[in-house]
Amino acid sequence: MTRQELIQQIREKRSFLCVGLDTDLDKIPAHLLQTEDPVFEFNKAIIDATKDLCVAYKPNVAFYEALGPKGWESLKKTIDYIPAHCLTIADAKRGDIGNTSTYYAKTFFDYLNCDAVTVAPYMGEDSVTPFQEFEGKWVILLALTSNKGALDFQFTTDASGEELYKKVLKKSSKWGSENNLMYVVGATRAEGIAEVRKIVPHHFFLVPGVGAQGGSLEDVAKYGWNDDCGLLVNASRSVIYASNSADFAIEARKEAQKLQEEMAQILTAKNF
Ligand SMILES: O=C(O)c1cc(=O)[nH]c(=O)n1[C@@H]1O[C@H](COP(=O)(O)O)[C@@H](O)[C@H]1O
Repeated sequence: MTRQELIQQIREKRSFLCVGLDTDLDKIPAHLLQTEDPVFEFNKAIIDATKDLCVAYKPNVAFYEALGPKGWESLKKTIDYIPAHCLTIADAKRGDIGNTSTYYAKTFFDYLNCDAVTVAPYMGEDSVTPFQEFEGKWVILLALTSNKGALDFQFTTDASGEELYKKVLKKSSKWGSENNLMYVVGATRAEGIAEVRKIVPHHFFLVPGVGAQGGSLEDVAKYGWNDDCGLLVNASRSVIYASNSADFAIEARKEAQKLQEEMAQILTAKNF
């Protein structure tokens, strides 16, 4: 999916929601465990219930890899099931020496046919650019993460007082363009979002941390907005585990709808 197509979806659906498919066998309704592929059955129901309310899905690969070959099968079926009008993001946080990154890229872009993959920047340029050689695909680079451990490295400063995450942004923004590179910026760091926006005014941000981690959608929009919206806000647990009974898809839809309605108001207020 191109940037223009993504922007068009945001306009039409009045939403910049990404539903996170962090599908956990211990949390899904018991009746699904009797089916042949409970993870896929759960995801299928969630996708059917939310596809008109969101513009992206983000399966977190950890939840699938932990199940071995069966998990990979569930992941592939899930990605194949996501409609073409939604961006598919493999949340894999990969990155390695160049030739290895190429094979990670082949896994997520060729084999799984995802639109985007999350990548860790720690190993530098040659670990990231192999992902960018895939036409029409996206790298989503970790910039300012939502977790407590973000303080360990991302905010450390050099002699000039500049934080590490700012250096990562300045350097990495030259490796790609706003047409094939996005950044992960946590919703739990509202003021940080404004700092990131100053450095990369045009890129899209993938913003996790709304919902279960307590980030505010209003603040994300206040600090992260750009002329093209520039935001994909992810919610995983608060949407997909809204209920663990037979009504789970209905309740997931209600949670997704609350977020979508709040997003629609923001889009209208911004004349988008
Ligand atoms: O890359 C990510 O998506 C990510 C980065 C980050 O800084 N924080 C973060 O929570 N995530 C992911 O976003 C999702 C958040 O899930 P919920 O907290 O349940 O909405 C999980 O899949 C996390 O792995």
